[in-house]
Amino acid sequence: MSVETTSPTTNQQPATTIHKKIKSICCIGAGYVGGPTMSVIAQKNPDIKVTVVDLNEQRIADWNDADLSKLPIFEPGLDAVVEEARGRNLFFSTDVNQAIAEADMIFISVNTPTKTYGAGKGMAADLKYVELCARQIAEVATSDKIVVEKSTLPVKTAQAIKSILDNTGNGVKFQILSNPEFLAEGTAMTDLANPDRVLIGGDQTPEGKAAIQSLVDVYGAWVPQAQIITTNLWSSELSKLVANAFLAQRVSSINAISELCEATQANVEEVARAIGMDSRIGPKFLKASVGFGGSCFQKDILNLVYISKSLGLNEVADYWEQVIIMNNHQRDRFANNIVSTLYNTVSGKKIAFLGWAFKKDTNDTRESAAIYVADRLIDEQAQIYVYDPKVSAKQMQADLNYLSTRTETENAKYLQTQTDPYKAVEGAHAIAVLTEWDEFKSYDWQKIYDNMSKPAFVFDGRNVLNQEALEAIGFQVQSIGK
Ligand SMILES: NC(=O)C1=CN([C@@H]2O[C@H](COP(=O)(O)OP(=O)(O)OC[C@H]3O[C@@H](n4cnc5c(N)ncnc54)[C@H](O)[C@@H]3O)[C@@H](O)[C@H]2O)C=CC1
Ligand SMILES: O=C(O)[C@H]1O[C@H](OP(=O)(O)OP(=O)(O)OC[C@H]2O[C@@H](n3ccc(=O)[nH]c3=O)[C@H](O)[C@@H]2O)[C@H](O)[C@@H](O)[C@@H]1O
Repeated sequence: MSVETTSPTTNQQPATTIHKKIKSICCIGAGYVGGPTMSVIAQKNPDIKVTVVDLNEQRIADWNDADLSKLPIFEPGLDAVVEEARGRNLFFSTDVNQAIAEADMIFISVNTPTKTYGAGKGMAADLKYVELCARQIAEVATSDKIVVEKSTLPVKTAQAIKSILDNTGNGVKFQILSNPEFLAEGTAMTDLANPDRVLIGGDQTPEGKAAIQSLVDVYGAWVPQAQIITTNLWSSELSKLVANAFLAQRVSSINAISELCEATQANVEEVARAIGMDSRIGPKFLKASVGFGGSCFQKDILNLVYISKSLGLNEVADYWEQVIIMNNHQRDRFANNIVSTLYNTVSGKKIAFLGWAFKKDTNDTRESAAIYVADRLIDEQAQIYVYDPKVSAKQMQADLNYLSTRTETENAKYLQTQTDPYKAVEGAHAIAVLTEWDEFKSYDWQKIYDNMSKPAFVFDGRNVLNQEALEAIGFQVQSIGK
């Protein structure tokens, strides 16, 4: 492994820092983060060999599929980057041990879901997959490694990883870095190409700073130095949870105001515009909706709440927990409004869902509001017909079954999937928009109206449709916060 001396960066690394030039990277976890992130690192660093590994054989086979439309993740622009780098310096493999052995830098990008058992059940992050990675690295490594936490982790996790790695007794030296990922799904490729910032935390020792600098160089291939922030490990780990908590808090804040708007004839879009033009508040992330979904907002806030409670910081915990409470309320409120508007019964009625993904331009459905709204309406014996341009029928059933509210057979009876949106809405008593897919705006709404039961209701959970135009056709439209 070569050792080079580089000049200082804007991150105030001492000029004498001696750090490794990275030649081989391994990323454990070929999911929504590992796949796109490593594809971009490989694209921008053709001289670094990047191997993404996963235990899931099907996932790896899909990443290697010659047909790029079969990649396991749908992200606009991902196929082009994979096509450019795959086979050149980007590889997908199930041989975790070999990739670990070869690499001088190892990213851990495995899932960190909310615990479903034991202490912290329903709140704390389940770190078993991360720990397994650390143990595997400890077992396999025969040369010094920089281990990078890419997964979102509770503050202080690096201490546990360090303890596992430092107790192997085989003399291999490890440096642990925290490099949380801030990409959002649906825009992952542009977020990765032009990140607001890259955050790297590490030990503030000479060895720690050298490891930080090695990773700064990897990102430095395309990210301006001023946007690469370096901190200590704990600030970096905590910043990731805090960033998600602040973002989710904005959505819950505007959603709380949407209910107030509905009660007062104010319009939440006008309010969002009015407050967003205050440069201290800013215009982004103020879109009222049926509630936030996605794999991370809820999980990361629950984790923050759990950490705060564990430290005896009950007021801090309660403050952040309210963001989740508000989000659950927004979803329930949307479903309950459908029931009450449809004359207090949806039993046997056909409700068409436009959208199932948790946001547009992704096939990810984790924690999507659609799942919870469907579950609530099925409790009332509604027949749900879903159209989503990117989500499979199998995935929708799996999402509903995951809630364990009723048997799989019963769920299948109440939830149907349609691959043609016009079929999904045919004969429906109501349409509910659950995802803001652009194509919904350009449908032939007159044709849809003509084929629905009357009165024809539309519940726009994303405020994407032209309410006035729909009302002119004859629809009875309810939007969020209007
Ligand atoms: N999805 C997102 O947009 C973002 C996620 N994150 C964080 O990144 C982490 C990963 O998230 P996703 O990529 O969405 O998860 P994911 O579930 O899509 O991917 C994780 C992958 O890790 C694999 N895996 C688990 N244990 C393994 C092991 N021991 N060896 C090899 N492979 C293993 C799984 O098979 C799975 O394919 C989480 O901590 C998440 O909070 C951070 C920013 C954005
Ligand atoms: O850690 C993570 O997983 C990621 O979580 C979010 O990204 P993501 O969940 O992919 O998507 P967002 O754009 O943040 O949307 C989250 C949810 O909030 C909803 N939302 C967002 C913005 C808004 O104004 N209103 C609103 O309802 C979206 O529809 C979606 O359901 C963060 O934006 C990323 O920075 C972070 O890396």
